Amino acid sequence: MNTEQLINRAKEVRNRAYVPYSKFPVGAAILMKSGKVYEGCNIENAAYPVTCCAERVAIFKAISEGETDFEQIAVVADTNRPVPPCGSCRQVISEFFGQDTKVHTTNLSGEVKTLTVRELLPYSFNQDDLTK
Ligand SMILES: O=c1ccn([C@H]2C[C@H](O)[C@@H](CO)O2)c(=O)[nH]1
Ligand SMILES: [Zn+2]
Repeated sequence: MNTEQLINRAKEVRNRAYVPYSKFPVGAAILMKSGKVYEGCNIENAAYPVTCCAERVAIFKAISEGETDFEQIAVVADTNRPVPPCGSCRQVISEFFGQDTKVHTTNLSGEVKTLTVRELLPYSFNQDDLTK
């Protein structure tokens, strides 16, 4: 599975987004070190803040299956620039992914901007900050 194929998986799952409110479907696909792929789409709610982003759906699916070795993630939406993950997703990505792991942000025009987790969320609050 190469990056292009992973992006295509993200595009496919984007079609299953539940977005009656924003009408802004997003897809995410994660390649695990095991070779397995987890996909996620955004799932909205009439109580707007209950919404879960595509990235977090994919991450939580992997974690709930006992998979923790994340290799890379691709995210896609129909945006003018490669879609930037929101702050909450950056924090969750930073919790579970290695700091050098690649995050491919993309759009339907085919633009790809690849960042490391560190670049996506510098100076992040993490586990180590909880103990002095
Ligand atoms: O990276 C992103 C950015 C936004 N959204 C979702 C949340 C909401 O359903 C809609 C509009 O913000 O897009 C994602 O899933 N991922
Ligand atoms: Zn998000």
